[in-house]
Amino acid sequence: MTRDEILKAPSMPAFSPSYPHGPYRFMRREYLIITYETDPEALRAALPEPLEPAPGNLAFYEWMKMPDSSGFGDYEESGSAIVASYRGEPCNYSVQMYLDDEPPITAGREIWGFPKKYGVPRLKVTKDTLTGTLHYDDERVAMGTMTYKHRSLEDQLDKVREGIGQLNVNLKLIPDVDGGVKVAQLVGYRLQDIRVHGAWEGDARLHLIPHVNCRVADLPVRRIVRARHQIVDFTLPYGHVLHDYLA
Ligand SMILES: CC(=O)CC(=O)O
Repeated sequence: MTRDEILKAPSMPAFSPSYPHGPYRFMRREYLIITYETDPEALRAALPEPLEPAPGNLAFYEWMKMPDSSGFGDYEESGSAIVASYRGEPCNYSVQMYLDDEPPITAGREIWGFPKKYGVPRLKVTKDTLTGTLHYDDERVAMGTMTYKHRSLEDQLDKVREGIGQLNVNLKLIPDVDGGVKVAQLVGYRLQDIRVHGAWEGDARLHLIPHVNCRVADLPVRRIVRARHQIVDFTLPYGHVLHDYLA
């Protein structure tokens, strides 16, 4: 393998890459997002400086089903995030994500610093209930349920699209070969070319179970604020560094 060939490889193993070059297009990505009030101390402990919590101590727990994702295929994902701000700009900070497909785990961590680990999430419609579950090491650690298409947001799709396009932030941490810290950054990205196929609100319940290696319950549910079901297409572009902890 020549130097040129090595530098053109999109990912490791260079001989059989885990994921291709981007950008990455997601078609008909389906979400269940449950926004809730959590403990202020727990929220502060999970949120890296200089991000600030938004008023109301809001976190959200979400499930995503991705049937058609360029480069990554067909997979599902689940995890929690915090409603925050970066230098006064509203953003969502991703705390932890669990999914069942190696290339988006690896690409997500290596490129944008998504906090991804292997888990088994499922999002499905069972009779009249939109149902999300997450299993980690064979144990169920999360269950979210939402009424199915009770209130359509058909007349507010522009607002839904605007929300999906807002700033998202990850904490990217990559060790060096000597075990030190090579990369410690807040990475920002915004989804592009968003098309909303449908969005709905409804009632929801969220049950999170404590697990030491899958800490979804460490942002406890105090009060459910709202629930959203949506189906969207978008492009995930590369990110940019908002804050470098080593600078
Ligand atoms: C590849 C990615 O990181 C995107 C996702 O899985 O949400």
